[in-house]
Amino acid sequence: MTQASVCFIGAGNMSRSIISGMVNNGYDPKLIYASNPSQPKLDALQADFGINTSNDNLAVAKQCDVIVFSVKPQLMEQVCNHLAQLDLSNKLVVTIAAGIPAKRYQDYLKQPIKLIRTMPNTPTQIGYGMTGLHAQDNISDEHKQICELLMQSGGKVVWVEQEDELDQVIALAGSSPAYFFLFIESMIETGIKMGMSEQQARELAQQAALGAAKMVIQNPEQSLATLRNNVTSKGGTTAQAVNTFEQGDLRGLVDKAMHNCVARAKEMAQTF
Ligand SMILES: NC(=O)C1=CN([C@@H]2O[C@H](COP(=O)(O)OP(=O)(O)OC[C@H]3O[C@@H](n4cnc5c(N)ncnc54)[C@H](OP(=O)(O)O)[C@@H]3O)[C@@H](O)[C@H]2O)C=CC1
Ligand SMILES: O=C(O)[C@@H]1CCC=N1
Repeated sequence: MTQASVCFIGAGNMSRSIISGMVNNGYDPKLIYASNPSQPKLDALQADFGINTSNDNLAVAKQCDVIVFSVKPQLMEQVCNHLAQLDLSNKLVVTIAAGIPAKRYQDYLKQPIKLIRTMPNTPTQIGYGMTGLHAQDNISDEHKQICELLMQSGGKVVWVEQEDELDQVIALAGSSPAYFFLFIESMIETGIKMGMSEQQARELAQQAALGAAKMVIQNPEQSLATLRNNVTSKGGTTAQAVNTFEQGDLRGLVDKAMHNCVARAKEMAQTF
């Protein structure tokens, strides 16, 4: 499939993650543009990936087939309003912002648009991303394929039928790298308190996390409970640790955290 020209409006963490995935996967950097008000992130993107950069959202959006909105949700209205003067009828609009519903973009851009909402995550940067996608009814298969190509460069993609399922994607994949980072961070802190060097504690915890994630992926026929039980010798050390988590209601806490994550996405949908 021919590669489309793509501009990223906002050159922060997530744009960098997606651009990195695209370029590492063979996307022509000459077809990628990023626009940002401040210069350092643009310079780094240009140096690292050889893409085009600009401080002018309007100029890059005018030039490209695909516009990816990648600013914080609270800035979306202002950024879209500025681009409303462009004729977007032949362009695909993609957004990665949490919360903001598809219909709001049409209001902000003041014209009918072809929009795909996506919810990626930062591991996209290293090819292990997970992105949820939702297309409005007016999106062609070609546009779906174009968007899929962008997001697949950084990992896996899943299409959801209903737009509000993207909120669940946020709780399970968009935000969840932070949950795992917090867990590993806590383990490292305790490892240090127990007398390990930070480097040693990190190496032990990160390798255990990687091994555990790979075991989950490579054993789809085994339940998580089985994998857990295989580590947990009766009367042994793991049982003590796992019981501590269960008594502290880790599951309840995870449930509460994920529901709060979804609730915030819904609140953002009302706010921005
Ligand atoms: N981080 C994540 O894990 C994920 C984030 N998202 C979504 O991605 C979006 C971006 O998040 P993230 O990358 O983390 O945020 P960042 O703050 O890292 O990036 C946002 C970028 O937008 C730039 N910006 C500010 N004003 C403008 C403007 N007027 N025109 C163009 N660019 C502008 C900022 O520039 P400057 O710093 O110079 O002000 C910054 O570089 C959000 O909507 C978020 O919901 C989705 C999935 C995962
Ligand atoms: O925290 C946020 O709002 C964004 C969306 C998912 C990950 N980061």
